[in-house]
Amino acid sequence: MSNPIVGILMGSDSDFEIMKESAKVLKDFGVPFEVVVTSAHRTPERTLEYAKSAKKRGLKVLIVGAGMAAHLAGVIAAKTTIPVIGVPINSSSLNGIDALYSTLQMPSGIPVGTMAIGKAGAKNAALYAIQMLALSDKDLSERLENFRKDFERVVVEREKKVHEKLEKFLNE
Ligand SMILES: Nc1c(C(=O)O)ncn1[C@@H]1O[C@H](COP(=O)(O)O)[C@@H](O)[C@H]1O
Repeated sequence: MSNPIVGILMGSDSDFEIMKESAKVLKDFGVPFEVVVTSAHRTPERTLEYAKSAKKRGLKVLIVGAGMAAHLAGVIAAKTTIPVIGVPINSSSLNGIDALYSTLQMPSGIPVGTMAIGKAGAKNAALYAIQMLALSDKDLSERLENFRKDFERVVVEREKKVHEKLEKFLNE
């Protein structure tokens, strides 16, 4: 793969099952990415080093997933001006509400664009990154338009299925 322009970060390898969804979307769109496991709590120096060097290394957007007291996205955002997209992970007994609040509730000045909890959030994080990158990439922008058209077709198909099921149910 050519030089990564998106970084997918996770606080622990236990976040992989969620964060792999971001990787899948980026791969499908042909966007080069790298995957890093690092923790603001457990490996603070490594985390800061990554954030400080990300821009110089050519990265354009960072997707950061973490669960529990999810400080990773905020700490990364504190050390770079690259947009940071946060994905709260449902890895705790609070089902991700803890991670949602700690990712979302950033003090003013250092934003983290926060997605939904879990897999839907990880997928949307990649799509959101792609939307940002597509502003200055015509090919990517076209792929995004096609994706939206395909998505519309999927929804229309789903509606058809609902109509069939309803018909069956009403005639039982
Ligand atoms: N929230 C953070 C940070 C951080 O914010 O720096 N580092 C790890 N974690 C999270 O702890 C959870 C449990 O991790 P373990 O499964 O390794 O115990 C994971 O969801 C991880 O993202």
